[in-house]
Amino acid sequence: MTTAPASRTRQRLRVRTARATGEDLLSRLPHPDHALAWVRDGSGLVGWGEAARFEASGPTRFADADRWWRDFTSTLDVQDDVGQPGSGPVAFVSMAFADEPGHSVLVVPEVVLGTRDGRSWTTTIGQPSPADIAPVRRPSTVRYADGRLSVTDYRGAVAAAVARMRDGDLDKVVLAHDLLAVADVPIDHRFVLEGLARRYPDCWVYAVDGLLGATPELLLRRTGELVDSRVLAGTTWPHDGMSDEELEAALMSSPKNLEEHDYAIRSLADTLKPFCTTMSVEGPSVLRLPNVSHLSSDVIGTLSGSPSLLRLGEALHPTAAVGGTPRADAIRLIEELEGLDRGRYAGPVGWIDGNGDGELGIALRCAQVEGSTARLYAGCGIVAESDPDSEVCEAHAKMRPMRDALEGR
Ligand SMILES: C=C(O[C@H]1C=CC=C(C(=O)O)[C@@H]1O)C(=O)O
Repeated sequence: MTTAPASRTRQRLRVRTARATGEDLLSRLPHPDHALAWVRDGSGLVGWGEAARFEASGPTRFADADRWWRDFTSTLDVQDDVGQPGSGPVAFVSMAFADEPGHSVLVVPEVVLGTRDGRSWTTTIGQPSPADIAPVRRPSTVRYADGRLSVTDYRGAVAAAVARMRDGDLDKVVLAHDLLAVADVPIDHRFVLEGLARRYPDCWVYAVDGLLGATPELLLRRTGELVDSRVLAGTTWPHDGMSDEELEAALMSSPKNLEEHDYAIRSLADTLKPFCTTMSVEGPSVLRLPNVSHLSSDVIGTLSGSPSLLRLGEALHPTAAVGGTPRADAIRLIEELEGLDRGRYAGPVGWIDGNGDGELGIALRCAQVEGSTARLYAGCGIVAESDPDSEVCEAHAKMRPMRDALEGR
């Protein structure tokens, strides 16, 4: 089902992009909530205000969003003095993981600030009023409670999935659970985003419609005819007094983790290949983050036609980094064993511009924030050799970025 776009989307809007002086993007967000962001190591986009919005759900959500964005951008009066990916009209995108339930959203801000390759710009869409920057607020306390799937039930779900895989029902499934965090004051999105950006410069820090996070995984970036992706699957985390080097050597030689990674790479590369004239895969190598290390591969391709990023995202989602193998069987098992509404966790998140270019990450290491409450999500790839206790520890390690950011650590 698709909901109607906001009434202002039918009006002819002025879009003006001009060069600007480079400044720290996240520190320019004026409001504590409704932040829009896609920033990695100081580069990217932030936005605020809402010039237009589109919501969709169901199996046609990507196609509906793509159509709406084409229609919307075709009506605009655009003057773009920068002419880079991300200048001109931009929508921040966050798609639901599942066909049902869940809603997907595209938000077109009134103001966008961008920085790329050392160049910065400002885009206005419509006629935004000037906004003063409100002081950033930090919570004094954050308390935690079980989410819809407690840690104990998560462990049970993983054990049940392992049994199914040992019976040969499927090869891999990614199971997640949630955790509720409650702060003593309404959560300031900027406080969380700044904490994530400071500690995770190798990740894409994002915010769309209250979904905040720092993902290390890029589903797909489209820049003209070039596409690239960073596929992650197979994880280790600091434990047992082992050094980072020992842990990473063990990860690179672990048949269980290499198998998990192989399913994820194959799901991405096999689906992307028909859209490309050339495609190469490099990896795996180890991506080291402060909380976990992942097996990581890069896929680079040249498109044969001009499919938009959203239509490519539709084909690729969900990869076996968040779904499983075979995909349809894994989705059914996720519904059966998780019993969790993932919302937009593990769905594509990022931005698109008026040329169909943009970046879509996978919404990992995130929380859905509403007022003083945040629902954190983390999941793990499960194969027949998985150990439920280890997967519980891994999910815990994956929640650390959001916990630390909420608590200001
Ligand atoms: C599903 C998540 O991570 C995925 C991405 C990287 C490594 C993963 C793993 O090793 O299980 C997961 O496939 C998550 O962080 O919630």
